[in-house]
Amino acid sequence: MTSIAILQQYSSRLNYSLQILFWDLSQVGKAVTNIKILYEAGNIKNQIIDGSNVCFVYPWEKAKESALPDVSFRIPAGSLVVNVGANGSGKSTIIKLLTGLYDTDSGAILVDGLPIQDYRLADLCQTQATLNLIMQSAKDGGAAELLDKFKAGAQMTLEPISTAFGYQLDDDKYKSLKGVLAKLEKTTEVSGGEKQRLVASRTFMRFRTGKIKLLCVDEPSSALDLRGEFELFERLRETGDGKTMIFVTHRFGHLTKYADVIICMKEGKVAELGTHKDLMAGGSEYASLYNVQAQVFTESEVRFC
Ligand SMILES: Nc1ncnc2c1ncn2[C@@H]1O[C@H](COP(=O)(O)OP(=O)(O)OP(=O)(O)O)[C@@H](O)[C@H]1O
Repeated sequence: MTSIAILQQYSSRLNYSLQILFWDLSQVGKAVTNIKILYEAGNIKNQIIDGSNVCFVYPWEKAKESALPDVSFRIPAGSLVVNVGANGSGKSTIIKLLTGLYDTDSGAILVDGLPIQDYRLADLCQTQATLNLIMQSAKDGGAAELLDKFKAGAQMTLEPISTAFGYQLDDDKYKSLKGVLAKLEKTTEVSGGEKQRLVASRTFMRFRTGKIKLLCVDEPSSALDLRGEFELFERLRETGDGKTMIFVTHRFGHLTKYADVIICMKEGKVAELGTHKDLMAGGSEYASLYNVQAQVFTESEVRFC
């Protein structure tokens, strides 16, 4: 089954190209050059990602300010990366550039040493999983659409439906997940957290194809209960198997604790880069965001004493 995520990506990219065409005809020459290179690009092997002096402005007339004025970062293959920062600091925009949804205005994003634009979108899609795009299609299409994806995915991975659905764990532990699927057969909507669980399972199913090298997730667990969130991250770490994983989150916890690299954004720029320990020691933006969350617990503990 053609992935809705791929279709969405093509449609957004087409939309974007049309915007560029009308916005600035001088860009046409560049677009033609890109098309020529697309057919020459090879498949993605390791997913070492280098962003250097990336600048991006949303192409709509009203969006005059840069969402990302000048961002540089390096993501080693196989690393767990967590992108944190205040609202509007550019976290989701980075994910959109990494998944090829938009092109940078200046600067470059290199994947395995080649500009990201040189890859065919289909190659990028095959090697990337983005929970948020699937979430969006589930939202647009409702529960029936999501169920179709599960059925198609189960066939694709050639796994018995019972194991594929439940993150491949024993049936009892993930009974609730199967319960949600059973619910989907009868209804047109399920809760936000239930949807997120299903989307996460679907992603684990895609892992079984062996082609996924990069997982980009914007707010993977915002609707999950705490146990669900813990299970999701444990499973991701276990099944990571050399995949590069990039998460955008506002929650400091399991993800930030185990991250190889935390990219802390502020006003469209990378304010800090490092592990939780490094950034806490720095005592700057990351530490201040972390302390706001931690303070809630510290204060209530004080009150109860
Ligand atoms: N589709 C869009 N069109 C125009 N401007 C946008 C669009 N999406 C985001 N922006 C702007 O780009 C900047 C960065 O937004 P982005 O969504 O990347 O931030 P974020 O860090 O993910 O925020 P949040 O934590 O609120 O999700 C913001 O100033 C935002 O207003």
